[in-house]
Amino acid sequence: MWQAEYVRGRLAELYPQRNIEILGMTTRGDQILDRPLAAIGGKGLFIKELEVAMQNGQADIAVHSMKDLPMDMPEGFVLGAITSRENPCDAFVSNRFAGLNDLPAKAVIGTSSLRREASLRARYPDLVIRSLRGNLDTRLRKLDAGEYDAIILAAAGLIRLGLVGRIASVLTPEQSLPAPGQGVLGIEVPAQRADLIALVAPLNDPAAAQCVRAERAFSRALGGSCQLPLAAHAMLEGGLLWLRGFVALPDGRQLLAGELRGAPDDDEAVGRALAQMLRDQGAGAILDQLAAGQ
Ligand SMILES: NCc1[nH]cc(CCC(=O)O)c1CC(=O)O
Repeated sequence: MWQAEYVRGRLAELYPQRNIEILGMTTRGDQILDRPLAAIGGKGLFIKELEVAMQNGQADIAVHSMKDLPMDMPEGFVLGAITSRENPCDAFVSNRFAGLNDLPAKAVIGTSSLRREASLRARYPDLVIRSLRGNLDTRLRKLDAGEYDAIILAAAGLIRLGLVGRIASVLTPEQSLPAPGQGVLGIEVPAQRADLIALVAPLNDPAAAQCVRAERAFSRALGGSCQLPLAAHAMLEGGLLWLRGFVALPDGRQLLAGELRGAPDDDEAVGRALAQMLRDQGAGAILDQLAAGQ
């Protein structure tokens, strides 16, 4: 709802004469909270219901976290705009500890993200990882109830909801490499609606869009989905696009990471090239093991 309200506000500034309404919806991804996303599976867990609303004419556009969008947009819909990026990093949230490096062995960490789990297990093998789902309030309540010593959340969600005070420390990309698209919103529009595509175009942030395209191309080239422990994070630095990524097994015993710099205009090619680099280093064996385990 924050994300929809933010986009509504930006559009209202651009088009003060228009009446822009929010149609609040929940999706399967919001409703099924007792299982990890990877176990519910399926593409478009957070977007299908919104696309049906657009097809039925109940809604004109849909606002998503780019992180929740499947790597290939469904037939008939396009991303009209990719917004500027909020802090893309993961946040360490704890009432007792300042950061990952301060945790004692056997400390209990809450996360249901395969990416966070793999990266924690690879770098901090003494921690205990327990499942944690639900919206932000639910997750924070479970932390406060003492079920976990610390939890890992996207910094962006906490910042947007005015909960920045709950962040004990922002994790560096070395400690927890973010998910493709983390911290960025995508505006989905029916492909036929040239009028709406033109309307939302000013909300596109070209630099953020290049970074997210590189991250998503990397993920797409490795068959990325919420079942695959995969991270990708790009930034523009010194006129170049710098992309870092990894694929891993959830137990963290294999984690293959790499990085590549390229021209920002070659965003998707940089993403594909980094994926190929990891394949050359044996990522295929990780992907095969994951496929065999399902
Ligand atoms: N999968 C849930 C999800 N999708 C986007 C965000 C955070 C906001 C963002 O990344 O833009 C979150 C919550 C989290 O990971 O803590």
